[in-house]
Amino acid sequence: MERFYLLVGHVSRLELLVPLGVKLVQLRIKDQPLDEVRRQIIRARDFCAVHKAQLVVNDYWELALEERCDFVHLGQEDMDTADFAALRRAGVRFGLSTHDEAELDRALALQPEYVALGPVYPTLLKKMKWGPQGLDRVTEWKRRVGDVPLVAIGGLTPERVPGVLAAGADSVAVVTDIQQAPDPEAQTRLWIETCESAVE
Ligand SMILES: Cc1ncc(COP(=O)(O)OP(=O)(O)O)c(N)n1
Ligand SMILES: Cc1nc(C(=O)O)sc1CCOP(=O)(O)O
Ligand SMILES: [Mg+2]
Repeated sequence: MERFYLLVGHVSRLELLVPLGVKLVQLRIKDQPLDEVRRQIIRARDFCAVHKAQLVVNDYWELALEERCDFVHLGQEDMDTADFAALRRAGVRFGLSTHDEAELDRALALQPEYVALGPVYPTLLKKMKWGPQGLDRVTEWKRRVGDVPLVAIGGLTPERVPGVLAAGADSVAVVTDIQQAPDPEAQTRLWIETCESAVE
């Protein structure tokens, strides 16, 4: 699995950053009308195809199916309504969020493409009912998931990446550190270099 996993909130951000060498990118749109979400998904799908990047559609699994996208990310609440049989029939792969043991059991039973654990560090992005999981928890999760790729998310920065990978994560996901950076392009390059040079 790709080590660097970028999450963006708008397709224009994806179009700015993917050409820098991002190979795994999630379109995580919140609070937009459905037709606007669909427009952005189509744009992101076509752009990622040209740049040979893997697009992951967050939350909107029905739109992903309708627009022939091949990868979605679902949280535990998203999983309540998702039609996994339909996703499987269409060959749409899915990654799943987990925060505790019960959620991990539920996720693994669905044979996801990856399992995400978060928040590893405190996150500014959204209010969460879980405190920071910490690096020992990353190691424990990797032991539990075995060969299923583990994505670490929450409060990550380039400085924290080597420790998170050493703890057992296969991939590191980021929103704020790049979204809020004074120079998002330079910060994306730094993430790419850091992920390429980090030793597991
Ligand atoms: C890689 C990755 N991990 C976790 C999440 C969070 O998903 P979810 O809990 O459904 O929360 P929202 O992102 O939908 O607010 C994610 N999107 N990606
Ligand atoms: C969207 C999201 N999901 C999380 C989880 O734990 O499931 S943590 C998180 C926020 C990640 O963003 P940042 O890099 O800004 O902290
Ligand atoms: Mg979600």
